[in-house]
Amino acid sequence: MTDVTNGFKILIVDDEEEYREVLHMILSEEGYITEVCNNGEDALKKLETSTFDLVLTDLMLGGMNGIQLLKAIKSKYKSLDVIIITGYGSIENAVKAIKEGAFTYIIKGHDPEEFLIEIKKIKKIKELENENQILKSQIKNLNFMLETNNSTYKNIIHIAKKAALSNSNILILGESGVGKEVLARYIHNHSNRRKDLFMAVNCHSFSHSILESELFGHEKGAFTGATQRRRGRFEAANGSTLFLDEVGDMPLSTQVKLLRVIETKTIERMGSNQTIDVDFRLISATNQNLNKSIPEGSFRDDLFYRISTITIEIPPLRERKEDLKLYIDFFLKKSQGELKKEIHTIETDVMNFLLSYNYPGNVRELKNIIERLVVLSENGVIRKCDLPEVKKFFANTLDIDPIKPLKDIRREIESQYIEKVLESCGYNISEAAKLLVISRRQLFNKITEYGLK
Ligand SMILES: Nc1ncnc2c1ncn2[C@@H]1O[C@H](COP(=O)(O)OP(=O)(O)OP(=O)(O)O)[C@@H](O)[C@H]1O
Repeated sequence: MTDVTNGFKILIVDDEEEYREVLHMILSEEGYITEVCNNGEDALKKLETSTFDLVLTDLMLGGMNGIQLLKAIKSKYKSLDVIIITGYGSIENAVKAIKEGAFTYIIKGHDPEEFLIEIKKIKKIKELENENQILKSQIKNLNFMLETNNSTYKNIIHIAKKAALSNSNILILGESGVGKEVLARYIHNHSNRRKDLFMAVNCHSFSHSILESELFGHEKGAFTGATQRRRGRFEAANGSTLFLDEVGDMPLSTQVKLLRVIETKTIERMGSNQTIDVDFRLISATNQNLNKSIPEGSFRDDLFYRISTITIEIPPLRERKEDLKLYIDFFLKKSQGELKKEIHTIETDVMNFLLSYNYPGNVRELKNIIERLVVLSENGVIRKCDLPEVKKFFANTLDIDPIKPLKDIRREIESQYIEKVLESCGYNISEAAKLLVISRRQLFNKITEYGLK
């Protein structure tokens, strides 16, 4: 027995016991893990509880036939390969099966070596797909920065990782730009559904009727302009993760329909009453205050309970300033790579600003500011003159009324400024002293003088 199969798992479906057992023997001999079923219905039940890499099915089965089984498999498990087994008499049907998505067909009684080669091909393709997937997710992960020094955010990542392994519906709350979609993608990338595409829908971007057709799909002629049948996002997210962004903006009538989909795990396309099974993991996000929307009647409480088995609230960036440095470094590196520009100097005022600003637009604003600074940089220098926010920021700091003696203003501003810089470094005195370009002792004296904690 060879051991090159790496646990490759095959489901054999055939109502002819003798042939089923022969296949089972040959494949086990090669080191494949096999399970057997004698009809399509049992095969589908098995697929619900176990994962397989390949299904080998006879075309002629009692009950549902091989093509019906193939269609059922392809509608639910897009990436699961199927090989059809056929006798000489039904090669035509086997060719049809390939049009329906079968990988290939094998003819009963032929040299087993032939189908072992086909299985090896599938195995190789799967391995390449896996490698590709890993590479892709690594590239995607380069786009995220989820390191943190903030205890709340650390806990969020911990919960997200645990939640990723379940199928629970997750609701992510937080101001615009805090990284709700980034976290949703992170959860998807850590889930068993990571091999399939993350499907995102922004409920705010579509008008009421378009949103429903986006989500549910429609049949040809369902409404004026529906010139073709179209699959919706619920169907497209089958086997994967559906991310409903801005769910708080969903119209009430669509909320009722979403609730039904979550409860029944089925949908009907617009203009059809045929029920279609859907299997997706739901992650929703909103920057609305649902605690207000529910009593006001603009968000259904039953839907809220359904979508929020696990709720994660991401704090605004101004409440996790200890992470600013990590974000700044990350976006600087990213922008330099994307824009093919190298930065070696950042003017002190710019850095002081970046570490003290409150970022009402959260991570999105920080990212945009840095990207702009890198675009405008000259000779590798990020300059204060390219940062309009700096002027406003320092002007606000100086906006003091009534007029006071210069020495008092100096003390006041110095004390406020030092406090801001300290806050931005999580009260790390060495780091703050470095940013302020004074010694640790000098900073320590100032802290004592101004009574800063
Ligand atoms: N941790 C992060 N690492 C890298 N980029 C991030 C991170 N968090 C946010 N961003 C960037 O900030 C921007 C906003 O992020 P995202 O869309 O996830 O926020 P959001 O909370 O979903 O915003 P909105 O409520 O407006 O949809 C994106 O460009 C994203 O790439």
